[in-house]
Amino acid sequence: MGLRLRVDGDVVRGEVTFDRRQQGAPGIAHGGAVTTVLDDAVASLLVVLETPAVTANIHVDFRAPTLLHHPMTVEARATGRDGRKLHLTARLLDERATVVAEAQALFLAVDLEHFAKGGEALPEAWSGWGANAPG
Ligand SMILES: CCCCCCCCCCCCCC(=O)SCCNC(=O)CCNC(=O)[C@H](O)C(C)(C)COP(=O)(O)OP(=O)(O)OC[C@H]1O[C@@H](n2cnc3c(N)ncnc32)[C@H](O)[C@@H]1OP(=O)(O)O
Repeated sequence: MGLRLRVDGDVVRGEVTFDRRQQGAPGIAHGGAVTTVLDDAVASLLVVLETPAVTANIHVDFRAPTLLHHPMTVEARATGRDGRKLHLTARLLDERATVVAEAQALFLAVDLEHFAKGGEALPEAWSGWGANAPG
């Protein structure tokens, strides 16, 4: 789907165009693919927040069909923090700036050790990111 995300101040913005690989109903992106984009966008806020965290839950409202082959934009921002709980939100908009889907996500800050459970080496760049972890 060629999702490209960038940090713009305290907001994450990006572009994505869904194609047949993400099709649900004919000509329309599958809701799971839309959710993946929204989850990825809010997860990218962790760079802004400098906090290792994982998705605890994500609620998505599908407002309009997300059409294949139409360039969409996504934007994500943090709305609040309560201890380990990070409240994050993202919107997917079509070329007319109509919101086609929006998400509210709860991320929970974790120690970097959480990611070691995957059994893979962690990126070197993450080593300095532990300062805001809960432990
Ligand atoms: C600096 C940056 C570093 C960069 C790192 C980049 C990482 C990139 C990674 C990219 C990732 C990309 C994104 C991905 O794909 S992340 C992949 C998908 N997500 C996961 O795999 C997470 C799996 N779940 C867990 O590991 C645990 O359940 C977690 C860690 C989430 C919580 O287990 P933990 O044992 O730690 O916490 P707790 O149970 O003591 O609960 C604590 C508090 O939280 C509240 N609560 C818990 N769950 C929920 C819920 N579902 N809804 C509402 N509330 C919930 C709970 O009531 C309690 O509240 P309170 O009673 O205190 O009020």
